[in-house]
Amino acid sequence: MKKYAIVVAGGKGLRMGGEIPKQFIPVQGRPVLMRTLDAFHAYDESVELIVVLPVAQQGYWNELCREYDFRIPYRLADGGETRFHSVANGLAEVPDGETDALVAVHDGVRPFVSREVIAACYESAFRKRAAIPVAEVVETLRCLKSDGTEGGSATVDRAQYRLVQTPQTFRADVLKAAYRQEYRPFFTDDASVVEAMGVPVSLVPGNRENIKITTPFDLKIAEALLSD
Ligand SMILES: Nc1ccn([C@@H]2O[C@H](COP(=O)(O)OP(=O)(O)OP(=O)(O)O)[C@@H](O)[C@H]2O)c(=O)n1
Ligand SMILES: C[C@](O)(CO)[C@H](O)COP(=O)(O)O
Repeated sequence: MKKYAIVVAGGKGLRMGGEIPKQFIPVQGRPVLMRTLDAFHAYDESVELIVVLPVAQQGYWNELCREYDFRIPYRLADGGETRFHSVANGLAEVPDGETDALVAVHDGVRPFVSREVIAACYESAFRKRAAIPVAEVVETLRCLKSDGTEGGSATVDRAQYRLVQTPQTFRADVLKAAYRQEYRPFFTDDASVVEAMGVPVSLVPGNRENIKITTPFDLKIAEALLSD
């Protein structure tokens, strides 16, 4: 069965700020996006990789690939206005009619996804059509109230919640059908797009290190994770 991975790196990185787009920032000497692609290649060299980057950044990425002698094969697609549009552009590179193919969608800024989590997502998507990795909430969780609750907030049962990671993985036909829907602002991940079509999503345990590098603080964590 054919496996694809769409690695989206088409965002603006506003919360990170800085001169270099966050996906290109070197962590322990290697750009974040290369580390993310390394993770999928290390899991299975036969996974067909599709990298989504803003048109304006593709020249710089090509230069980086030359500089780092990056040889993992991939196809390039153009970034879109939102993550939804970037995924849709990447998905256009997956041929129609490969009914048994699986497609993982992974954030280019999550380089620490484990081999086991990638494998579990493909396996669960094969059996159940749609699978996403999640992590348990490790702190007390409070919900802000606008209904007159005294103090304006209340502790909620953290066991009822999960933090959502990627790779979010689907049967290709399911994901393609989902991404034919009109964009809606609550489509912040692929699971929400697929669920809007009525397909349930199964949860698999993620790995704690699989952080989304979003702010400068996350970069410090990333450096620490790679140092002995
Ligand atoms: N138009 C977009 C927006 C986001 N992404 C990708 O989706 C992933 C998750 O998004 P996030 O890390 O939140 O990135 P940004 O949208 O770039 O960050 P910010 O909201 O701080 O601008 C990232 O790999 C990002 O590059 C994308 O491919 N295309
Ligand atoms: C897809 C995602 O990484 C799951 O956590 C996330 O929804 C995208 O990031 P954002 O912070 O919602 O933009």
